[in-house]
Amino acid sequence: MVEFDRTLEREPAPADNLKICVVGIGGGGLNVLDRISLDRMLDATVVAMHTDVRVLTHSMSAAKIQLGAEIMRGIGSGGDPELGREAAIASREKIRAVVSGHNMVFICCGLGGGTGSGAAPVVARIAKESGALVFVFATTPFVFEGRRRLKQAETAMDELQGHVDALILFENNRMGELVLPKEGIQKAFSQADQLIGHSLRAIATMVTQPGIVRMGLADLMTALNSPNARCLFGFGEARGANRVADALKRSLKSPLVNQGQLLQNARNLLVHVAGGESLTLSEVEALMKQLSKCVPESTQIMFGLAVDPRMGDAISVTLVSSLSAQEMSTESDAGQKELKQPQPQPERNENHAPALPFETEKAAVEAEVKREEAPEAPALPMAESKVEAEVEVKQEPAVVIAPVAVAVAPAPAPVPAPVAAVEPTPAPAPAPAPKFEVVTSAMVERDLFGAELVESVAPATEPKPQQAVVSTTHAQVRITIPKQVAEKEPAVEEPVTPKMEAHVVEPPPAPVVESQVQAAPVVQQSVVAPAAPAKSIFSVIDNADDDDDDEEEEDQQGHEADLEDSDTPWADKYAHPPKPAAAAPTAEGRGREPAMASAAPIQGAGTPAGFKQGNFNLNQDEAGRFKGTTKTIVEGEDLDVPTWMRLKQKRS
Ligand SMILES: Nc1nc2c(ncn2[C@@H]2O[C@H](COP(=O)(O)OP(=O)(O)OP(=O)(O)O)[C@@H](O)[C@H]2O)c(=O)[nH]1
Repeated sequence: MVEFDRTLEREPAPADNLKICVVGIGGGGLNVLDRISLDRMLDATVVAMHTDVRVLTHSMSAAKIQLGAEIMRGIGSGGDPELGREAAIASREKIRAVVSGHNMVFICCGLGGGTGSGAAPVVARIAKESGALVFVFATTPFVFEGRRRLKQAETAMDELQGHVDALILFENNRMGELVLPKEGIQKAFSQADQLIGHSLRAIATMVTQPGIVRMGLADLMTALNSPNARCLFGFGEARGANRVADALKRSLKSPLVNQGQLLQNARNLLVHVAGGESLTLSEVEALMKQLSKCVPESTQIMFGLAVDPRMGDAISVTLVSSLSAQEMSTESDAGQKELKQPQPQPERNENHAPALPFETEKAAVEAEVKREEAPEAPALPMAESKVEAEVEVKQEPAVVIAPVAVAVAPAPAPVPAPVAAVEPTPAPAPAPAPKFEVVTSAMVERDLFGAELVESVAPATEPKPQQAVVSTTHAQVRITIPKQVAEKEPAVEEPVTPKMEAHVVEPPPAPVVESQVQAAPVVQQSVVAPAAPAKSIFSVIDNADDDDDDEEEEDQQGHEADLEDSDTPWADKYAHPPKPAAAAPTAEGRGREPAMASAAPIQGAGTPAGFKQGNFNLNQDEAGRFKGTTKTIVEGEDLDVPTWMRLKQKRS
């Protein structure tokens, strides 16, 4: 019988108490460190190191080391790796104190500058001397940063190779594909930092997390151990019904594996699958079956599996491999060429994308197709394979949309088809719409600036029937309103009423006016009226009263002939003129009231006080200039009867 003491303490497995230290060096390194801290990716000691004290101050890390404080005086290395190296050597004791006691040291830096390129090899050497496994996660410069930086980065890589267990390189150029071209450079850097952070966490998780199928450090070393190795790294995470297919697709779309093409020459491939408690064996089986189609048979696949309840219903897939720099550049070029050529879609799917033959994935793709098609792509007659490709593109906009689209779009679709599909969508109606828009804007302008801008609206909007009315007005306006105004208000302003015109026209009715006025005779009548006042009978009487005797006689003689045949009612009326008082209430009389009112008081007012009118004496000797003439008035004659009437009565 075998006895087993349950209380016996066993020595814990090495991975259970692994201590990890993450060191960020230089500007790029500190940015990655901040990203890791922000995302709370890792349970580790985090230390920031920089020669530039200002950048160091802004780091989120709790532990900070100012490299070469005395020789650099807080100023950065200015892109000189030699200064960065000297600064790190000057601070070597501080560095040693921080990294010692850790089993794994992850160093993050951007190569090409001064501090990262110069200090990282020194820190790596110190960490290695302390007995830790050392992984360096480093970026290589963008091509546009210039040859000098690239050269400095290569030199640093050579120096690092001798002191690290794995050098995991992230090409900034390739990571630019993580974001759309229109997105800012900040976004590009941020995405790159996030990817580095993910890979760092994935590797740490792989070797530290207890798993059903345990991934050992030895496995990791094997996967990463290529001469002058460049890391191939892919990471994908997904939830939901198609989480296996989605997570695998995302890991293969990582720019660091170049859409999976770089895996074609990988000798070792480390695959780590992690999921919550709902992760099933069939899911893992399906995933590995599909993945095996993306790598050659000769590739050694190292598999790790971990179940972590904290992941919920998520599944993550991590791919790690390595190629030599030469293999990487060759494969990369070949891959780029393939992407640039209009590549037949099925071939791409077959080789690299785990989409179609995989049953669960196929279902996922179909579901996605339905989702994507519903609102926006109503009538595009694309082949099924094309639709699938399209879906792949839309699914993850952040990851390499452009290359995939370039590869897919030109290939099988006949050019006229999409055009035909698109043409029907714009309805014929839009054609007049722009005109309305123009009118609308003009009307708005009219609101702001008045009638001047209405002119532009008028031709489009005015209905024809109104034009007749407008034209009459128009004629009047031209005459009376100053020229520039008349030109600016040609046709629209119906509200410019005839009444207004009448007031304006009043002063000088020029000949032109008369011709124009014909168009609106009524209006002009009222306008001209004051110039042709109707003669009142009272005015005639007044005039007759004012005449002296000579004029009276002339009148008498002048009218005699006329009166011969004047038997008209007018004559009767004239013979019996109405009393002035009776005329006052009439319409015409009202118009003359001021004159009447003034006439009445004149008689009394102009008469001197005490004046007494004398009687007319027919017998007087002195008869003025009438002396010696025949008297026409005889005794007893009614003097109220005018002379010409008295004469007429005498003749008859
Ligand atoms: N992905 C990524 N790369 C970065 C970032 N910052 C800088 N880099 C890259 O890293 C290289 C080195 O830049 P820094 O890290 O700022 O330089 P340094 O190591 O601090 O050196 P000095 O500033 O010269 O002292 C650059 O040429 C970039 O290619 C970043 O935030 N993300």
